[in-house]
Amino acid sequence: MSQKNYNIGFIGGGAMAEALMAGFIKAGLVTPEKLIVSDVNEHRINHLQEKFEIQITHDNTAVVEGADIIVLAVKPFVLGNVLENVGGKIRQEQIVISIAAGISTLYIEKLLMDGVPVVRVMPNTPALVGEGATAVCCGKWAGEKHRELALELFGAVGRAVPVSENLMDAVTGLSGSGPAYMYVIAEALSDAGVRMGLPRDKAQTLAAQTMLGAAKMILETNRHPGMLKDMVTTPAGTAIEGLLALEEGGLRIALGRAVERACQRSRQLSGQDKR
Ligand SMILES: NC(=O)C1=CN([C@@H]2O[C@H](COP(=O)(O)OP(=O)(O)OC[C@H]3O[C@@H](n4cnc5c(N)ncnc54)[C@H](OP(=O)(O)O)[C@@H]3O)[C@@H](O)[C@H]2O)C=CC1
Ligand SMILES: O=C(O)[C@@H]1CCC=N1
Repeated sequence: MSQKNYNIGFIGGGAMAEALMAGFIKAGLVTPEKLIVSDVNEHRINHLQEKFEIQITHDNTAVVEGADIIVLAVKPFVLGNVLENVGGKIRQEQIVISIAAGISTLYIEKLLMDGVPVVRVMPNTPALVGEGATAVCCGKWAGEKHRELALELFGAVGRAVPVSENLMDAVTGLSGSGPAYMYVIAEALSDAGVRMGLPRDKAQTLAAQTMLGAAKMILETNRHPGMLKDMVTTPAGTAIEGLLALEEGGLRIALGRAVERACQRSRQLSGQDKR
């Protein structure tokens, strides 16, 4: 069944919810009148209403009652409270999609009635421009059709892959948090261009387009990044000099640590009781 027929409700209208709403509307998955968002923050819901002309409310119950797909998009530490209040009202024919970092499907299921399907996903903010990266896993009441629905939904705003739940913290460290690392790299590259004399706007365009182009090369040629790197490095040329400097600076170690630390933080966020 196409997800175009569904009413989609968000509990929590923050940065990630906004990116997803924008992406879903842009992809034609949902029309604004079929979207509803609840948030405790007056400023946020007014902003979302003005931007998308969607339904807004302060009342999480209104989302739970009106939506076929309920996206849990609050911070991990408030999710328990939210579900203690409204979880019991969610019905088996609905589907719960949680985007909360670190929170297991088991923890969510304990706050819902038996039989309510729960899908846990880890998206990222480039969903806003249709280039999100999302991993999807299912709880015990969610079947293949729920997994397919989530893959279709998030696949429409980028690429979506199924993973087993024990890998979700790793996904959170890599692609969930990854846009932040990429922005730092883009900023550093732009700064480096400015240092070598380029105007800021041109340096930023060249840096971002280089990242986009390199990413597309990996995805569209399906070749190993090392092989693509070799295509850039002329013997005794410029790129091999730049690569030496990156190794001196420990870029690979820094990225390895970044993913490791974010993954560990995702595990911590849940706490033992939420796993
Ligand atoms: N940002 C990202 O790149 C990604 C985030 N995520 C996950 O998405 C979730 C949301 O993150 P993000 O959008 O960054 O966070 P935000 O803080 O931007 O958004 C959360 C929103 O929920 C509101 N809120 C707080 N309590 C309630 C409540 N009881 N009922 C309804 N709304 C409430 C908050 O209001 P107030 O600020 O006033 O408290 C805020 O507007 C998190 O669980 C995070 O782990 C997943 C992938 C990527
Ligand atoms: O920083 C965070 O906790 C969220 C989850 C993944 C990306 N941002």
